[in-house]
Amino acid sequence: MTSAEVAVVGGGLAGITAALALQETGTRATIYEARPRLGGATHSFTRDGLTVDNGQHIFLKCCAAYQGLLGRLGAAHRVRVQDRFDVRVLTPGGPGGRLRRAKAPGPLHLLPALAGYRLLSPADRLRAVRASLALDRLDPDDPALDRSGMGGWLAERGQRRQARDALWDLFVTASLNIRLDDAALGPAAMVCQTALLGRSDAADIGVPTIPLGDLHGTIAAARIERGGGRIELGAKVSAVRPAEAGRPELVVNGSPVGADAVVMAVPHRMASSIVPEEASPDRTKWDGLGSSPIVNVHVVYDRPVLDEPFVAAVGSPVQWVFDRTAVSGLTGGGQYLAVSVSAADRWIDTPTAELRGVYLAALERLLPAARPARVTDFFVTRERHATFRQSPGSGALRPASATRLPGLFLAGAWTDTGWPDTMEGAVRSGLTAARLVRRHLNRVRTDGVSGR
Ligand SMILES: Cc1cc2nc3c(=O)[nH]c(=O)nc-3n(C[C@H](O)[C@H](O)[C@H](O)COP(=O)(O)OP(=O)(O)OC[C@H]3O[C@@H](n4cnc5c(N)ncnc54)[C@H](O)[C@@H]3O)c2cc1C
Repeated sequence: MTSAEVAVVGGGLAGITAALALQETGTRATIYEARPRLGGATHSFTRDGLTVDNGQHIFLKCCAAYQGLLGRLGAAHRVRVQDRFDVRVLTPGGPGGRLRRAKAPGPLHLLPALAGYRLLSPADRLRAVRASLALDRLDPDDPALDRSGMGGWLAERGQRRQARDALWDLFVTASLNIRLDDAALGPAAMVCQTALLGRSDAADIGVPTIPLGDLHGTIAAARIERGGGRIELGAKVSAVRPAEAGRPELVVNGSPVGADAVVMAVPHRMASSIVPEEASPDRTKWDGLGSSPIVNVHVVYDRPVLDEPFVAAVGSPVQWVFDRTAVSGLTGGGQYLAVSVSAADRWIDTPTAELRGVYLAALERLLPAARPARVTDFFVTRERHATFRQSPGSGALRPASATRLPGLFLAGAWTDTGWPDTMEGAVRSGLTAARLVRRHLNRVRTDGVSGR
């Protein structure tokens, strides 16, 4: 280890990644996390013997940086990845459809999936192929795409309501946490190009097989501490400012703490008030990124009602349903389902009793086996600030990692990672910040300067 001390503020996936990447190259890092645990937006709690995640998290096989983090944590075997993209799509009272990729090189792998997708008419399937080809020609980094909407772009390319709802919205809402009609074209195009039109296995879905609190909390903490890193929990940082000799200084629980470099890996809402104006003159604009909520509706049945690990739904308030029975530790023959509802503005303030009425009825319409089943538990988790709002214009508000204050770097899924606000984006941001910190420390060491 070098004698340099790096402070990482925020113990979500971005902060965890930055700390691990630094210590792997011999730089000591201390994580200052306001909450009593690591994991940030991914965490778990217990309720009547069940271990519950705050919200179902999935990743795609193309999320290489996130899977790299799992490897670093020695936890790559704690997730299950489909051997090929395969999603059953339910509709209320109807036969539904299935999207299953072929084992052909991309993007040909999608043709049989679309050809057999019964929720679209043959004409809509053909139009969807044409729109996919047009989408593949876009440059997601073009600033004009950040200013345009995905829904309008698809409508202009002949994508009718049914195709937008039953095909495009299914993926865009889940990956960007914003309805298709409100989503910026740039990140939506990036996700579709990478996941659906890229390598044939890119969209294969991965799901943790242990609670998030273990995967990103206790396992990550043990790994960081084993590597010589320090973790300060309950450590709230209220300011960062330049101090002597160009070293940044933090205020942690009211007391000053010096560091050779700082990675600020807190959500944009906090970063805008902690980062000083001289570091990021644009910082007040970050608040314009806003928030988009996710609601998870948790239902425990007295018997199995779903025979797949997860399904999607269209034409229903249900979007995706996951079987949480094994992960939660439920025993006794019942089944625990989590309904994950992205872009949940409509539901975030709805009372639990009302959600119970809406979602139990919706599940019964989708899952015939749920009709005679008894509900033994029902509860709701709400994440009002699950991600920033990935609407037109949001890309221009995302800052790069480097700031104007030497030694202060930004990280977090909301920064300019080229990815949506996801676990993959968070991990990428942590890797970038760690790389810039190392470069900064090398410069200080060799030149004695405190430049960025
Ligand atoms: C319900 C839900 C479902 C989601 N589903 C998916 C999914 O399926 N797939 C996917 O890829 N992504 C999903 N996401 C998004 C994903 O969780 C986030 O993009 C990612 O975890 C963000 O990581 P982060 O490290 O950037 O930020 P955070 O996880 O927000 O970490 C920031 C940390 O900073 C700490 N902090 C804040 N202020 C201070 C302070 N003043 N001092 C010290 N510490 C502070 C916070 O306590 C927090 O621990 C979901 C999010 C939610 C909420």
